[in-house]
Amino acid sequence: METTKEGLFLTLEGIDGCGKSTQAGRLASWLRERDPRRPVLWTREPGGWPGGADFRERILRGQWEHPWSEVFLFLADRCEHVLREILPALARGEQVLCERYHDSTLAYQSFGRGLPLEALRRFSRDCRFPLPHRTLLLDLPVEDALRRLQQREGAADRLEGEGRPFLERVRRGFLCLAEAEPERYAVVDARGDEEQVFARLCRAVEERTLP
Ligand SMILES: Nc1ncnc2c1ncn2[C@@H]1O[C@H](COP(=O)(O)OP(=O)(O)OP(=O)(O)O)[C@@H](O)[C@H]1O
Ligand SMILES: Cc1cn([C@H]2C[C@H](O)[C@@H](COP(=O)(O)O)O2)c(=O)[nH]c1=O
Repeated sequence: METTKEGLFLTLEGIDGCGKSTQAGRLASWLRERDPRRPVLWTREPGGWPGGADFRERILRGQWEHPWSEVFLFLADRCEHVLREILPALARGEQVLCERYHDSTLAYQSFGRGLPLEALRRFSRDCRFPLPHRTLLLDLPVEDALRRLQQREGAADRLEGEGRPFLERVRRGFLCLAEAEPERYAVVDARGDEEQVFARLCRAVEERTLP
């Protein structure tokens, strides 16, 4: 994967229930105010492209028995998302804030499901997915995340229903990826109230010189 020379590409990662969606809207507004000349594309995976909402439902609610089926669906979703949304926005010099991306595939499908990390990395290289400039990892103990998910309205999707040991592996996976790439990753403590977490996220963006 290569870093794009245009625009600013930020991703927000973490286990289910860590607070990504809650923080993403606030972060998008903050990015807009910080640099009003550069519009912000706030998007997410899976499904952040025209027609992607149905595809998202198929991925998250379908019954996929072969472990690679899930990978190929997430990758197909990313191919469309990158080509139709992310690359054009970056080429226009915009700021892209994406909830979940390549690192979710590594954390969930490799550390969570046990598929080989190198094969997943190779797909991303071969698909020429751009590398984020900064990946903000909202790190939360699984117990806290499960408590937050229980309080949230709406039925759990297939991956949210995987249970505690799965989410523990995914959390460890994210932390392991972050340790291997400290120049790209910022690990942000997601405990505490929304304001506290938001302040930490802003600091994590500001502590680096970004394009
Ligand atoms: N700092 C916080 N303290 C307490 N509750 C929070 C906090 N941040 C978010 N929540 C609540 O926790 C629940 C999960 O938050 P949110 O949907 O933002 O997480 P998420 O990471 O986007 O989850 P998912 O990946 O499953 O979509 C929501 O009900 C939200 O209101
Ligand atoms: C991109 C991507 C996502 N997932 C999983 C992670 C979550 O359980 C769901 C997405 O739901 P959210 O409410 O948007 O967090 O999909 C995955 O397993 N692999 C991926 O590449």
